[in-house]
Amino acid sequence: MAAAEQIFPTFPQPADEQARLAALHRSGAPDHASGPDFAFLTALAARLCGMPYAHLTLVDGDRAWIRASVGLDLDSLPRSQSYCAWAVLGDTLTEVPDTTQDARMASLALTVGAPQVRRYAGAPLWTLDGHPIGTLCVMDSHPGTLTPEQRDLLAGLAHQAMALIEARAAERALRQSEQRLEQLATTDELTGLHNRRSLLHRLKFEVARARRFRAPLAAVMLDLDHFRRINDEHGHATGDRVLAAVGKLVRENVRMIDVAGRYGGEELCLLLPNTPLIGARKMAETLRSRIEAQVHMDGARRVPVTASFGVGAIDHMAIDDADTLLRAAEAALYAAKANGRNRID
Ligand SMILES: Nc1nc2c(ncn2[C@@H]2O[C@H](COP(=O)(O)OP(=O)(O)OP(=O)(O)O)[C@@H](O)[C@H]2O)c(=O)[nH]1
Repeated sequence: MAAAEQIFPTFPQPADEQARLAALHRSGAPDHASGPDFAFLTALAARLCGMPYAHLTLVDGDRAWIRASVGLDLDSLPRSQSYCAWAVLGDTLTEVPDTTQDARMASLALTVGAPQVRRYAGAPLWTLDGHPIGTLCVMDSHPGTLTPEQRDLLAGLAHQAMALIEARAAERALRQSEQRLEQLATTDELTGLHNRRSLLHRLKFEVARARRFRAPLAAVMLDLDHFRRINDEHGHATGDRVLAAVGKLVRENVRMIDVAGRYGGEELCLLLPNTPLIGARKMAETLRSRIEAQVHMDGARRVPVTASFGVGAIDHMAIDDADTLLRAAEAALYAAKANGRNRID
């Protein structure tokens, strides 16, 4: 084990440690505070302070993550071995002119062993809500002090690093909420499948793709049998639970590139790209038997559920379109209903 990895039993903790850690993780900095922009700010800190070593450090629960470094290539240190663990305690920049003369730092591994750090200065990275999540720090193997101008520049660079962290966090939050909105706009809440609008949108796209690449495309229409009776006998809430469970089953049984959506009330539709009619029938048969085997309960009573299927496919050599495909699958579904239900036509 390297000297820097020896675990010391304690490290200093600020009074607001839990809130500080929450702020660190809220900022997302451990995931995104790295790359050329942070490397540049860290290199600038070393250059302006005239020091050979610089780190951008995030002080986490028991480790200090080094996200950008100059001269001293480390990924992380135990928090107990990090000078920055002390720097996040201070309100302002922490400067130690000679680490061997400082009780907090004299016995740390980087002081005792290579590169024998003697001088340390760390400017806290303050979140907007006032928590120091790490530092931009510089180090040297010789004792000494920064000029007032260098102290200002180091604090200014730490401020810039933090502004960059906040900007990236805001960008990520925006992306996440855009994804969430997109999901809400395209997903049917009850079944978790594409809603009708999204399904029809994808249908146009898949038909265009099938025609462009002369690939087969199949559609499977699925309608739960005697669903009105299920609602009437067991109540609408049970009907909803059945629909949700069937939706989940469908989601779990389609391939990544397949598109499964809620076409109408208890009618679902699957678009199967690159799948000829025979493959779509096999897929429908798998779903049919799994839906029949799925167990639904209304209290102590079992609710038997089956579904009928209609399968259609477009012939990519002909000029079939989306309507033709849906009409073929719907006609086959009516046939399955007329022919006794719980079957595929
Ligand atoms: N619980 C619940 N029921 C729904 C929902 N959407 C549609 N339904 C019900 O589904 C039933 C559909 O009835 P029908 O079109 O007569 O068809 P069916 O009873 O399934 O009969 P077949 O399709 O001929 O086997 C109606 O009672 C609708 O109210 C829903 O979101 N939740």
